[in-house]
Amino acid sequence: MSRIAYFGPQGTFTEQAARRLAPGEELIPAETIPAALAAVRSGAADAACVPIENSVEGAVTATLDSLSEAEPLVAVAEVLLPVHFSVLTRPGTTEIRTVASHPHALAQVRHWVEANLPGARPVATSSTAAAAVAVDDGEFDAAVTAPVAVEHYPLEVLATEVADVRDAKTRFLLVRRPGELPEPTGADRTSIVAAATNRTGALAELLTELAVRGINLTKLDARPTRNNFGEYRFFIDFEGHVTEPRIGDVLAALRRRCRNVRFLGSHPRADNGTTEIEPGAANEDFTEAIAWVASVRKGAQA
Ligand SMILES: O=C(O)C(=O)C[C@]1(C(=O)O)C=C[C@@H](O)C=C1
Repeated sequence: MSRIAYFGPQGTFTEQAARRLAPGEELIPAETIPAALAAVRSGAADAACVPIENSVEGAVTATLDSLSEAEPLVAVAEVLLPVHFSVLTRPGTTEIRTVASHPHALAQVRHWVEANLPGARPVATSSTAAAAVAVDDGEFDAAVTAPVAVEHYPLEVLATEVADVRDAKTRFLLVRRPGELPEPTGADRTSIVAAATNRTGALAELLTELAVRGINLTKLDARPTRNNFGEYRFFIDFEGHVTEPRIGDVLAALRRRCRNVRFLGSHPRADNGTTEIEPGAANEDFTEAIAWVASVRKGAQA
């Protein structure tokens, strides 16, 4: 049985994602996202499940930063979960002065809290389930949690299906130490983090390398390198799998152009998206073109 670290404690959205991505495996809660990834790096866990992107609040920056630091890790699978919240209180609570949750969750229920719990002060906790623990301990009055949290903590449900934006989703990754890659499926996503040189047009050039090969970008985030003010790392996701000639070609180009490129994985997409191939950008086009150059070099073609 594999050991899967996840961003916990019990009852987070990430625990649900881990159950979907690694059914039947042993799940080990970690208090923070960096701690879940550190458990994989140290060998204490075989893989980790972490959130990467929410449709309302965008990138989960703790995950991006942890993936770009220390020993490399690669994503081997992903899952998209619908996100709506329950609001939990201690039995007998009559007045709600504080509402606790993960900052991403608080941002997704701001209007609901203003309308239904006027005057309640939002308080950030490390995760949605950590908010449930804190409410149980008497630290805060209400917790905004994943619907499953009520099964783990002795709290009462004040409201369910709470969400300012309907149909919100969060994407989660299963991350391992580098090793065997998942097989290409024809509907894959490749992720990298690139440190571009600090000069005019550097980011535009990186994106052009993708565009001229007809490769569709699916996400772009910038995070500061933290060393020099104004210096950024770019987290770039695009359609395709590293084993495909067209993807190998763009990775080689990015490697040439950037100060540093870290491969963050190629795995099947969970959004049922199909991969768009522009004319002249199919794998066969790349293979044929490379073969043509080889024949020119041998003098077989004028
Ligand atoms: O705190 C949790 O339950 C998490 O799994 C984290 C997280 C996030 O990072 O966005 C996951 C989904 C929701 O959007 C709110 C919080």
